[in-house]
Amino acid sequence: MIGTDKLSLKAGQRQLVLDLDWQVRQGECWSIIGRNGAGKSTLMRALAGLRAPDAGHVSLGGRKLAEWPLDELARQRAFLAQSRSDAFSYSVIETVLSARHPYHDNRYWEDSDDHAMAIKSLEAMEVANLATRDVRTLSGGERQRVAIAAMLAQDTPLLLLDEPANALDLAHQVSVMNILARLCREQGKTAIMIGHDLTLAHSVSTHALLLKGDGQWLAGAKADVMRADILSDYLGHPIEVIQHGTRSIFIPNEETP
Ligand SMILES: Nc1ncnc2c1ncn2[C@@H]1O[C@H](COP(=O)(O)OP(=O)(O)OP(=O)(O)O)[C@@H](O)[C@H]1O
Repeated sequence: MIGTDKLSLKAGQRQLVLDLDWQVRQGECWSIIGRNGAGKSTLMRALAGLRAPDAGHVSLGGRKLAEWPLDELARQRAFLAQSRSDAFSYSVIETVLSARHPYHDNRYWEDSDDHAMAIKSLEAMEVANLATRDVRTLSGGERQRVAIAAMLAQDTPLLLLDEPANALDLAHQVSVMNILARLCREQGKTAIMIGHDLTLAHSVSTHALLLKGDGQWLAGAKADVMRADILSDYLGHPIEVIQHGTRSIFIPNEETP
C-alpha cells in the first residue's frame, strides 16, 4: 500500500529518521509513537507528500510519491493535520463538501453523491446537527470531529491522521478510534495515525512504528513492539503494562525521587 525505502528526515542538523525501511499493507492500522519532537508529524507530512525526504523515498501503490500526479494522489490519501485555523466564514457542510473537490474533475458544483457522502461523514462523527454552523463558532472538539468528517468524506484508501484524538472528550476519543479501526477491518482502508495515548493506540492498532527522535526506529506488529521495555526505552520514561481482561493498559511509572 504505502512504504518507505531508506527514508531519512532531518530538522535542521538533527536527524529525526534514518534509513526507514517500512511497509504498510492494505487493511492495517498503524500508530506512530514517540516523544514530543521525535519527528512523528514530519514523517506524516512526508507520507502525505507534503514534505520532501532528505534521502530515500516514499512509495504508494508501488510508485514513488513524487511521481504521482497531484489530482490522483488526492484520491488516494487523505491527511488530517495536527492543527488548523479558519480564516474565513464557512459552514460545516461547505467545509466537508470542499473536501470532495478531488472527485469533481471539470465540474464546479457538488452533486447529490457529494452531499450524501458529506452528510454520512458528519453523522458518523455525530456533528450532522452542526451542518449549517459557521466553523469558526465550533468548540475545539467539535471542529476536530468536522475535520475528521471532511477526511472520511474524501473516501480515500489511505488515511493519514496526526493526533486524531486531539481535543476530543473521552467518549469521542473511543468512538472515533473505533470507527477508524472498523474502516480498516471491514472496508480494507489503511490508517496511519499519531497518538500519545498508548492504551487507546494499542486497542485500535494492528501495528506500531516507534520513533526515538535520533534517527532510530522500530516497526512491527503491536504485540512485538508495544512492550513495556521497548516503549520505556523509546519514550524515555518507565512504562508498565497491566492486563485487564483482553485489554492492555499502559501506565507511566512514578519516578522515584
Ligand atoms: N522548520 C523547522 N526548523 C527547525 N526545526 C524544525 C522545523 N520543523 C520541525 N522542527 C523540529 O523537528 C522536530 C520534530 O518535529 P515534529 O513536529 O515532527 O515532532 P513530533 O514528533 O510530531 O512532536 P509532537 O509530539 O510534539 O507533535 C522538533 O524538534 C521540531 O522543533
